[in-house]
Amino acid sequence: MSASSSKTLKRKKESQSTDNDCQIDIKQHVHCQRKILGEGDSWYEESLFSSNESIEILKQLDEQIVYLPREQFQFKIFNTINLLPRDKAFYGDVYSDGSYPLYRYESKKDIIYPEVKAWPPVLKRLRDRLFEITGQKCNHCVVNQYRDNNDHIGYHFDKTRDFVNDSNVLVFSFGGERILRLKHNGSKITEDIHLKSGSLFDLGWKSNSIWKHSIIKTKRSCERRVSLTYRLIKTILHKDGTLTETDGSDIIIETTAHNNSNMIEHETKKIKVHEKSE
Ligand SMILES: O=C(O)CCC(=O)C(=O)O
Ligand SMILES: [Fe+2]
Repeated sequence: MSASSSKTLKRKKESQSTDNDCQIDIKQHVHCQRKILGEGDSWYEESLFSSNESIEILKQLDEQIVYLPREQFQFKIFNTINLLPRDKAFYGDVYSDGSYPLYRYESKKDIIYPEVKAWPPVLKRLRDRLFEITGQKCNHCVVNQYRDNNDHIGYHFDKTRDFVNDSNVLVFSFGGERILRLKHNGSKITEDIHLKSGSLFDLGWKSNSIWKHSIIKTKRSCERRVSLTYRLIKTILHKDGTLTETDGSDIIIETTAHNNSNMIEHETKKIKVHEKSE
């Protein structure tokens, strides 16, 4: 081998090893973007979507989401009737026989929960995107709209009786920034997460059993925020009122080869996902 060709080979090897280092760096970078929270099974990723994408998603949400009247969720405190301090809507997998996943978010019995409506396109696309990001299939989404700084959700654990065991709660945020506060139920230590538009918060099963969470009221005025809380619900409510259980294996996810920027319009390919562990 001539000196010059051996030099070429050496350069190639150097450039290859740089590429590999670079890949490792990218991976570490991706990992670093996630802030680990709670019991270590929860995390926050700030910019899953660019600001332009987030504006477009918010626009689509405004066109496609129908919120239920706040009067529908009245509750009494010391004989005063209060309205829910946020707007709410429920969407998910509605089967051809009209059955749908039922999430009983209250501990009280004998509550009639609002009907779950079939996915509007923007929520379905984000649900499929979540599967690509986290590997969790979700069949249910609660949309919460916080119109201003007074709108909020008090401290609570998400009720898990209808969750597929060990599944996580996945929350996208769009619009104005709000603080999600985690509070350890024993020590009362708190962790604040400044939820940016286009971010994702993943609440793990263990964290949800030990840390309460709240979108706190704030004195400072802020822009309207819309959050999308996706869950994997095992309880299916049938038209005749009976309940059955799913392990999530019948959920159909549409995946697509894409990057973030073509999230709004893309080709889709239908696949059937059989087992959660796959
Ligand atoms: O809006 C949020 O980020 C949280 C909503 C929430 O905690 C819930 O719906 O249970
Ligand atoms: Fe919650």
